[in-house]
Amino acid sequence: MAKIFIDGEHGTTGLQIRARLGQRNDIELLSLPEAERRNQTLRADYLRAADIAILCLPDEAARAAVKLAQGAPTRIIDSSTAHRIAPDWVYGFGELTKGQKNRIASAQYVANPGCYPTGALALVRPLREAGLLPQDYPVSVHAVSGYTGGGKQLIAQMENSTQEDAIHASHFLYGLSLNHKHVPEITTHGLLAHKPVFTPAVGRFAQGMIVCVPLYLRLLAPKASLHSIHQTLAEHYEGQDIVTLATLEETAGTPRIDAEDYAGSDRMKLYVTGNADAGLVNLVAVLDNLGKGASGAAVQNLDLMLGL
Ligand SMILES: NC(=O)C1=CN([C@@H]2O[C@H](COP(=O)(O)OP(=O)(O)OC[C@H]3O[C@@H](n4cnc5c(N)ncnc54)[C@H](OP(=O)(O)O)[C@@H]3O)[C@@H](O)[C@H]2O)C=CC1
Ligand SMILES: CC(=O)N[C@@H](CCC(=O)OP(=O)(O)O)C(=O)O
Repeated sequence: MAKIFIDGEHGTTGLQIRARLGQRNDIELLSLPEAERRNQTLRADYLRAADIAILCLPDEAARAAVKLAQGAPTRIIDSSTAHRIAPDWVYGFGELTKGQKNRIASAQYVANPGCYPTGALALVRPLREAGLLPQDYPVSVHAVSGYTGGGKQLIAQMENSTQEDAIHASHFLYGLSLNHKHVPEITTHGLLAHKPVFTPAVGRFAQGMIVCVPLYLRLLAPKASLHSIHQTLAEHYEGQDIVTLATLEETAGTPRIDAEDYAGSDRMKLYVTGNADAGLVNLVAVLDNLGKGASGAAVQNLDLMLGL
């Protein structure tokens, strides 16, 4: 049986992966008690003994964990931002492009995507590959996330109103200098010539997320229309069960989209919304920041690496 070690098992993402793997009898989980979570000697032993280690750590700690495992045959899934555009790592978004699931299945090092990029890339990459979205299009990405996206620290700030740095807002914008840590992976894996304007926000709900990519039809390829955009995405996701696309008819009958629609799920739903007469489009992805945006994607990648 494959030995799996979750380094950072007691954090937000780690706990969710643990919950997903806890029931399974086809793998052996190597687990450290919470009090030993920062014990480097024990972690190094487990990192080297595991067949696959899943890192649920801050970026610096993830880089250090990879060094601790070096020389051992351990395969690694890193949920942090540290390796998402590193050339020797495979980007762990199975639905990104043709052959990506096979690349993940045979990789030693897999970088799990960020939650916002999962939504943005699901919408942008197929349109880039089809030539509908020009490489130099001025892309913008507007998104709102549940507050668990900020890990233990933000959860405490949102849930404990008495602590000194408590946040009282119901909805707030951040990343105002437009250099959020997810911009490089959206640019690189979105095959974009320029950085997108990425404006993230947090809402007072624990899990869930909406990612929007607005587009002007007049700035797209001449053949672009709501229908051709929808058709391109439909062909890209045909036969997929984790990422699905609403039909244009369903979208036309949808008065609002709730950020919590996919909370508690590992799936993601895409919508092509807009106004053909005005030449305006808004592409929308709905997911759980901790599901397809983090822990669900890590387990999907683990299964691919296990050949399941
Ligand atoms: N939350 C989310 O929605 C998403 C998170 N991610 C990424 O997943 C990773 C984990 O994030 P998240 O679970 O939210 O964060 P948390 O802060 O909730 O958990 C991090 C865990 O790592 C432990 N840790 C921190 N530093 C070290 C270290 N040097 N050695 C060993 N253990 C350490 C922490 O222990 P301690 O309690 O002692 O600090 C904690 O248990 C991050 O890289 C994050 O960016 C990715 C996608 C979405
Ligand atoms: C709401 C919130 O704070 N979200 C996090 C990103 C969550 C995520 O995807 O994390 P990683 O890229 O670190 O893996 C943030 O903006 O920093």
